[in-house]
Amino acid sequence: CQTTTYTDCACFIHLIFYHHHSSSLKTQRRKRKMEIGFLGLGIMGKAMAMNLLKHGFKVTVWNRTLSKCDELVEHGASMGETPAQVIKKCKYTIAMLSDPCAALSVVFDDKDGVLEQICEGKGYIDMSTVDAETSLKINQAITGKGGRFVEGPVSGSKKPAEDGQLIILAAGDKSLFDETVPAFDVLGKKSFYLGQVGNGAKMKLVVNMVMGSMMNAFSEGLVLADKSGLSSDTLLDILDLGAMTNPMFKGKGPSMNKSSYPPAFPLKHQQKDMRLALALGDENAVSMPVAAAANEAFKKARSMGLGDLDFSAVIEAVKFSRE
Ligand SMILES: NC(=O)C1=CN([C@@H]2O[C@H](COP(=O)(O)OP(=O)(O)OC[C@H]3O[C@@H](n4cnc5c(N)ncnc54)[C@H](OP(=O)(O)O)[C@@H]3O)[C@@H](O)[C@H]2O)C=CC1
Ligand SMILES: O=CC(=O)O
Repeated sequence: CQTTTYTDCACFIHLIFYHHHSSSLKTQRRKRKMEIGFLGLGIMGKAMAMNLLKHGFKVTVWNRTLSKCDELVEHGASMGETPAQVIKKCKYTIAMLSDPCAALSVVFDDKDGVLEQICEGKGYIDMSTVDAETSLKINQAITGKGGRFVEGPVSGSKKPAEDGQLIILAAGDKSLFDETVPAFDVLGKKSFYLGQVGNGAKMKLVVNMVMGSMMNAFSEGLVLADKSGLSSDTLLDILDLGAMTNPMFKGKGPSMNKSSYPPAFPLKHQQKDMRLALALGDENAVSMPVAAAANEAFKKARSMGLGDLDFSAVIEAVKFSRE
């Protein structure tokens, strides 16, 4: 600005502002036009579909228990009566379902399943946590009918889903991935493209295997401190100041010390992930004794009826085994 006039500067600033404003208007328009189907409105799906709506996407939802669609409809979503209806209406459909069995049945069900309407020009994005084999089966069926497929499991829980701060671990059709980026940008803080179908599923299982093992070590530490006459709240302060500090210990520790486990990530899903990660370990001859022990603790917690609570309730299995 030192060598130019005030008018030059004002013009330049105006141009920058105009360019920025018009390109963000274009992005807004692209989002508004993008009609996204959403199958599965559990803890994660509800938060994710709500975020898409808030950011101007047109969203058509379906859930096995249809009444769970009501809240989304109140916020502007349309509703499909079946997965097939949603696929028929939308060019892109995201699924967020509990496990491999649910992911497969929504696609392959003889009547009203995804396959009934998937065809050339349509994209299916499954963000559920499943194993690579399940994802490959779905990919084969979708592409066999001319559609495109991306798997996109996410790391991050209920709160990151509400805040659009998930980490997306995508793999599969690159052109579909690129087209889905505006939606991924709303759902997450970072999207990884990991190559061929199966890599997203495997990466997610590795991440959750580490998380489940950490949660068990943490639970044992809290119980050990308490039973040794130490304050488990002080233990949290000490852990938080050192090299092991992390959002999971910080976020879950205080409620674990109060034996409170409101479900953000249901324990039954964490046990499913440990089971699938151990199977991946079997396939690759990777010895994982720590993960195997953690899986046993999650199984024990499930047998105690804790499957629908948060996965931090595994501490109850540690307490129980001492008694
Ligand atoms: N919660 C979390 O913190 C995270 C979860 N995940 C993964 O995301 C996925 C969803 O998790 P979350 O939302 O917590 O799970 P929920 O248990 O809250 O929701 C599960 C969803 O799957 C549906 N479902 C279950 N079985 C079937 C079936 N046979 N046919 C059709 N629909 C079915 C449920 O429908 P209905 O309402 O009718 O029961 C519901 O919409 C899981 O794979 C989980 O591992 C990944 C990252 C974080
Ligand atoms: O899959 C669970 C998560 O918190 O990530």
